[in-house]
Amino acid sequence: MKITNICCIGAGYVGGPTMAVIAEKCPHIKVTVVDLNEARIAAWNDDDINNIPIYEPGLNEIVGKARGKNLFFSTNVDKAIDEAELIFISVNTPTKTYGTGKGMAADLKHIELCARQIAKVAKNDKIIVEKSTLPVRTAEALKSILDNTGNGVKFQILSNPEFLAEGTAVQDLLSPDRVLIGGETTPEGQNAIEALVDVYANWVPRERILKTNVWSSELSKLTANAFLAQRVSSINAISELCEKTEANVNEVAKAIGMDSRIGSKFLKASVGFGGSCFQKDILNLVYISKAFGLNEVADYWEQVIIMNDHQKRRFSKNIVQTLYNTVSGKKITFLGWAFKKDTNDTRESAAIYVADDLINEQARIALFDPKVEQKQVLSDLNYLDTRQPEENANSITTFQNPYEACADAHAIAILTEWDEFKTYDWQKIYDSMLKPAFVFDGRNLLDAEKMRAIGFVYQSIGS
Ligand SMILES: NC(=O)C1=CN([C@@H]2O[C@H](COP(=O)(O)OP(=O)(O)OC[C@H]3O[C@@H](n4cnc5c(N)ncnc54)[C@H](O)[C@@H]3O)[C@@H](O)[C@H]2O)C=CC1
Ligand SMILES: O=C(O)[C@H]1O[C@H](OP(=O)(O)OP(=O)(O)OC[C@H]2O[C@@H](n3ccc(=O)[nH]c3=O)[C@H](O)[C@@H]2O)[C@H](O)[C@@H](O)[C@@H]1O
Repeated sequence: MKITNICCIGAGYVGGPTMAVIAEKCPHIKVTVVDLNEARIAAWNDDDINNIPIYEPGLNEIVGKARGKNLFFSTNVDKAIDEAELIFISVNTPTKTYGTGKGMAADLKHIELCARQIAKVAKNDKIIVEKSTLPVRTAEALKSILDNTGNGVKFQILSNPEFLAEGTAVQDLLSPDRVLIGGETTPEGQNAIEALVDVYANWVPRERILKTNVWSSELSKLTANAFLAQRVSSINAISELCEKTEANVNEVAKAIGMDSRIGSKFLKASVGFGGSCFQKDILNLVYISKAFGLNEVADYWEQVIIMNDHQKRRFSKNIVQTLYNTVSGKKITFLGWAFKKDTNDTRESAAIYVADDLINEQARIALFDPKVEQKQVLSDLNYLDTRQPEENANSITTFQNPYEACADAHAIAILTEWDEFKTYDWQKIYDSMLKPAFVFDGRNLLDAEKMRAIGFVYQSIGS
């Protein structure tokens, strides 16, 4: 089967960039990305390509090239479903906030709604692709919904998890380490897999396209994120030990990373990992393990989250302790709010939790992030529901200029590793601050020696 028409439900951080790259690399395929969120679709269609809703290096060029030719963004979900031979489901699957599994399990309500919508609209056979990250065996539930419509339409369900990282999404999509496709072992399942392989093979070498059964594919996605997050928690655990022993975590990371069995990537100690997925996917893994009675397995993975929470909390605690045990009324400047550099995504960013702790201690927070605005910052804080929204609004102020944000501050906390922070005139910043001028570098971004030579009391993670 040759695919000529693709629909993607969900125009978010995954759906948008993924479909833009498919459209660019497959000019013979019409790709329509649909979403219920009208404002988001309007932003994807904005005449000014710089206003698309997601900031990713290189994304606006790719969208700009394909949009209106074979890449379309629309709120007409039914029409796009009806026309497509292959439908990606790329909707959000957050941690449940209610009922059984609250705070642990993945909330699959959006997934189920998509399945029901497809079942209602489809008039001919279709391939349904799980692009969202899902608990292992979700395809079973999807199949049950889709196969019980009684309209004779046949569906094949594939799992094709996405491994892109934000900030490098375009590069990751153009040159993925691997593309994973899981499907049924029946001839129909294998045909569906081959149809999707043929789409990716337009730019991904075939030897990097991995075919498995559905369950392996679903579970591999959760496992990959768990392993990645575990490395960060592991090095962060060691960072605390370094601080007690005069070892330096950067040196330790380098020393162990040169062992080819360990490898050098993902060993950067930090204020804690953030992002919409690591925590959610590990909690999901823990929940599934517990559901199967595998308590030791669950406890093992839960420790990754416990360590990460500890790392965020001890960062804020250290700021308070170092500032003579009180930050009440003190101006503390945050550089960075996004959960990592080169993205405007702030979901689960460590900065949110550090700010929450410091506001509890009555600090006044000034913030500069090159891509995040006050509205988003307040929405992140209000989501925690720690205090009244007005109190959050009175406690944190976003600046457009980093130097203004830092002037008269007691301390600066670096929460995101934006490259531009390294290029600032730190002498000028030092001169404008109250003394002693403290810098808490949650990303080990700056040169400790240079900072101390200027006069800063400079503290980083793990040294
Ligand atoms: N953000 C990331 O870097 C990665 C995310 N993932 C996974 O991909 C999935 C999507 O993540 P994001 O793109 O970050 O989420 P997102 O929240 O940015 O986008 C999801 C979109 O789906 C839309 N939506 C929800 N229900 C809908 C429905 N019934 N009909 C039409 N549209 C609907 C929402 O309005 C939203 O715009 C999640 O399962 C996530 O775990 C996987 C790899 C990377
Ligand atoms: O499923 C997902 O959503 C994605 O989750 C992560 O991607 P992402 O969260 O976008 O970004 P990462 O580069 O993994 O960083 C996650 C967090 O860990 C932190 N981190 C990362 C690496 C490191 O060495 N140290 C460290 O503190 C980052 O600052 C960030 O807060 C995975 O890397 C992707 O493969 C996956 O597709």
